Amino acid sequence: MEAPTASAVHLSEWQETSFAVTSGTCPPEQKADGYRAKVLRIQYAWANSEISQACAASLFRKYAEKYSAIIDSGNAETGLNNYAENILTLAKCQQSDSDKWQSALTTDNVFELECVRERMRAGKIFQSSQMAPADARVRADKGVSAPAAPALPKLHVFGSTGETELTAASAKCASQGPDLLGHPSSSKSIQSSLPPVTRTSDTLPAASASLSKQVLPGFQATPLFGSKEATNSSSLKMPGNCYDGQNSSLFGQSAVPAWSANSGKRKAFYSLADEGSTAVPSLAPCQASISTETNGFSGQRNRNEESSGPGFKTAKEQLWMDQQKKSQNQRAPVSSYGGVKKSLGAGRSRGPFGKFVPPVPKQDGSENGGAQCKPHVGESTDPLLPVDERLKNIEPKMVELIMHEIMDHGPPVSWDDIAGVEFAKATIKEIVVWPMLRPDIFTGLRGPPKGILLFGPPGTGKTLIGKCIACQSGATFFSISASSLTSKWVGEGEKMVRALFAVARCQQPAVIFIDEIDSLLSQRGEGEHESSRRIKTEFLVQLDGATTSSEDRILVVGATNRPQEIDEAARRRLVKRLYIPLPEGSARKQIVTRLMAKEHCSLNEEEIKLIVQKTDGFSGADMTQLCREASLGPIRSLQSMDIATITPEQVRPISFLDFESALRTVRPSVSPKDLELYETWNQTFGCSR
Ligand SMILES: Nc1ncnc2c1ncn2[C@@H]1O[C@H](COP(=O)(O)OP(=O)(O)OP(=O)(O)O)[C@@H](O)[C@H]1O
Ligand SMILES: [Mg+2]
Repeated sequence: MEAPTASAVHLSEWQETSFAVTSGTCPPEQKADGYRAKVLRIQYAWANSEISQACAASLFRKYAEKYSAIIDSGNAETGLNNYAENILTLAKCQQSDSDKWQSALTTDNVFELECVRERMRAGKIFQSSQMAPADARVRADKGVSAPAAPALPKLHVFGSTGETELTAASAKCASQGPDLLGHPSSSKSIQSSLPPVTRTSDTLPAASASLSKQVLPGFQATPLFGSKEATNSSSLKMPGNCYDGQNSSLFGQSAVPAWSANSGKRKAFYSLADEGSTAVPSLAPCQASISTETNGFSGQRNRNEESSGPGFKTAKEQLWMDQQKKSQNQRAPVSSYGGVKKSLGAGRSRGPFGKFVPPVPKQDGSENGGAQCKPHVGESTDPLLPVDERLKNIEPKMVELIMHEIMDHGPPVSWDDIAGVEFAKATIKEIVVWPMLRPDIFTGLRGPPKGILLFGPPGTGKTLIGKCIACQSGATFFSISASSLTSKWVGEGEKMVRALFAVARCQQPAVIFIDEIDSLLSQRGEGEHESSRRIKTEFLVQLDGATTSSEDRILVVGATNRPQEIDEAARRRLVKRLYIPLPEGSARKQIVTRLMAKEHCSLNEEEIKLIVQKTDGFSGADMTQLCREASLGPIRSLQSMDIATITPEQVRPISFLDFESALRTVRPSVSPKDLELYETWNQTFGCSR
């Protein structure tokens, strides 16, 4: 039996594809596949001179439009574009790499270039029978463009990165292509945001490469691929003359011999996707662009699966693959930690001092004769860190992050700033400050505990105590909010914990303060998320190491207002569990006195006493809020007219009346029932006398 000819095979394939795309039962991906196959067929036929240029262009447009309609459609039943958001997000990441690139081409300078003029003159001579463009423009930001004109001469542009050749008709594509496609927005956005088609020179057929060299000297050397330029260039040459039917191909008729031109067409067909946006005939860039748009047809596929793609990769599959790749690369410092700064320090803190402020120089001494604040180690130790043996398995970026974001740089807090809680303060001084100061005395059995838990109702000063320890202990202080570890660092949390302890070991003596420790060390349960379980396990391991090692001078201080939720294993390791209760009368008085001392206030001793009486059950944070509210009283009593003109001295002092009215709006935030829970837990597990 006689073997069927190539064209017979293609004809039957064409019929099959036609059946697929016209049948009502085909899923959209199969239809897209079918249209794409048709586009390839057209190119093949054109490359083999089986159909005319005009015919190819017209057919191409028809099927490219249908193809785009499926790819771009957001309808889940008929289209594939329900992933646009993700794709665009991915693409943005890709694009950022090329942000640094700046084109040397500007409207002003490019036509001044002698080489440009020379080429334009050459173009005019070369196509003397045709009209030269009156107004060709070069845009630095969008590549090169020119107004639409029939059969315009070639324009060679020499940028700083090399020589680029394009036809004016191609330039027309840049400005008109999306319109011609009939899908301007989607086509344009996807095209500009998707990662450009990559190409390696060894994948190019030799003839094609040489042909490209002939026609486009220097073009191959331009760093177009993998950068914004490539995308721009791709858009620049994309649809253009494949639609107008008047091919003014880059492969000018006289510039390339006949055999070469034909082979050029074929090469363009075979390597169109790989060629991307470079020297390919008119249809090829269109295809390259489609490859780019769909992101589901890699250049490799185009070469290997010219006969439509039985293994059509849906956008979702492609996205999934990309994400897998990305997650593999996630450990790369730049993507993981280099770009966006993530703050881990006490992110959920409440109250006016809830957030650590950016680095400020700390006090040299302390009011209570406590330890001198250790000078901040950021600058001094940064260069030393990478050489430390203990950090050799830790990613440098993580170390840097810990040094700069977790290590405390907050304003100084003294023991006097914390009202009441005398027992807790005394205990902390005993187990934190003194041993840090005199490690030679606190040895053996006197060795300090390595884990402390501060627990109590919200707003009682636990975080404040943490900050005070930071300043007074003289230790390197790391402050981290557990919730940020579990929420922000999903997947990286346990590495972060490991890095944190490793850095702390290098920075001894060190205090690691973990606010909201309950969210990190809550009871392990069935429905627990895998990542938080891993963080917890890692944390317990590290805590064990830090708390059992006699050499390490690392103290872990946890703070929580939900002590009952803490895992028993963690509880055991946090040996000193200190109850931070609601402030007593004397403490409330201290808070009011300290805060009012800074204000213009007319309160006398009696009135303060009354305020203290009326605020039974208020937490420290509630007291602060009450004072804030009262301090607004004098302003509220002003007429709105006065506020624009009155001087600060003319504002009347804060009076007892202001407190009385503030007490009508500020209520205690801790209920007696909650208090009972804390009391019970304290009696069971607490260390208070
Ligand atoms: N004992 C206190 N002395 C002085 N001010 C206090 C005291 N307790 C609380 N405050 C005030 O309340 C604010 C909030 O306190 P802090 O953040 O330390 O509470 P917390 O116990 O950590 O609360 P939470 O359990 O909700 O995290 C402090 O910034 C401070 O202004
Ligand atoms: Mg707190």
